[in-house]
Amino acid sequence: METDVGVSTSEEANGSAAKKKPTVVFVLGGPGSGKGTQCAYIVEHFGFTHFSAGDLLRGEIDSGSENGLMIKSMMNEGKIVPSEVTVKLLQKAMEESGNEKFLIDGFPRNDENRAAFAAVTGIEPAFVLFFDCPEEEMERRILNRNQGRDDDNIETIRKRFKVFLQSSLPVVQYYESIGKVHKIDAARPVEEVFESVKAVFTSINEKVKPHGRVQQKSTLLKLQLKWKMSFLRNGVCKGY
Ligand SMILES: Nc1ncnc2c1ncn2[C@@H]1O[C@H](COP(=O)(O)OP(=O)(O)OP(=O)(O)O)[C@@H](O)[C@H]1O
Ligand SMILES: O=c1ccn([C@@H]2O[C@H](COP(=O)(O)O)[C@@H](O)[C@H]2O)c(=O)[nH]1
Ligand SMILES: [Mg+2]
Repeated sequence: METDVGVSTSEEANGSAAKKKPTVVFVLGGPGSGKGTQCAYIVEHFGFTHFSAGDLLRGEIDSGSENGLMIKSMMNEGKIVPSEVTVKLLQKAMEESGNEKFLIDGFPRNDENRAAFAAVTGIEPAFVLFFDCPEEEMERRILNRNQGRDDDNIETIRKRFKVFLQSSLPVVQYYESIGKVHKIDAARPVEEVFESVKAVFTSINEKVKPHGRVQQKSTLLKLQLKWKMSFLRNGVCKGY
């Protein structure tokens, strides 16, 4: 398993022990573009924990929580559940996971989601994976999915596509404007799509690992210690 992608490591101002902020990758794309499928492969190869915002919301419905009915009716209409609810679920899931690297799939879905996540968690994504797929292909995939999802019917699917174009694509465009998007052609077979995904994660690992700040810093500290030791040894020997 290849791991790492420790891109959001930050150090405290006084230069003491490095304090790690979680690394978050947002995985975006239209309904049925293959986000969940590819996330499962990324988890296997790169040690991330995967949270699908939609799955967390479905979990809320199943748990009989007080928000369950509201979430259910919004999902059946393909609407976006209030940020407060989704961000809280994501934050709790991340805190309880014990990991520091997360794939957040199907979120943020609108600009308000994006701003709320940043404000509440203080986390900006390391980057965004965007699965680009034509609508006809996404529709075909969802209609063949057979996972018993209430919203996988043609009427709700069309509503989800509309919301995706109106509210979610602008989020992708925002991240594109600040250079954070890796766009993947998702209309190919699963294995081919994953080859492209793998290349993104591998190239980020390579950028961070061999010459990353943390490694440079520890090398520098080791050198300083070596110089000090040698100075002390020489100083003592020469009677300074
Ligand atoms: N590259 C692919 N080629 C063909 N079928 C695929 C591909 N990727 C995923 N699928 C299939 O398409 C369906 C939708 O995939 P998946 O659930 O991963 O999409 P999603 O983006 O998570 O959808 P949603 O937004 O609705 O949760 C699944 O049945 C999956 O097996
Ligand atoms: O951040 C989110 C994620 C999802 N929803 C609602 O859930 C459904 C299904 O989402 P999937 O990603 O396809 O599992 C979506 O249509 C929304 O109604 C949400 O509101 N906010
Ligand atoms: Mg999914």
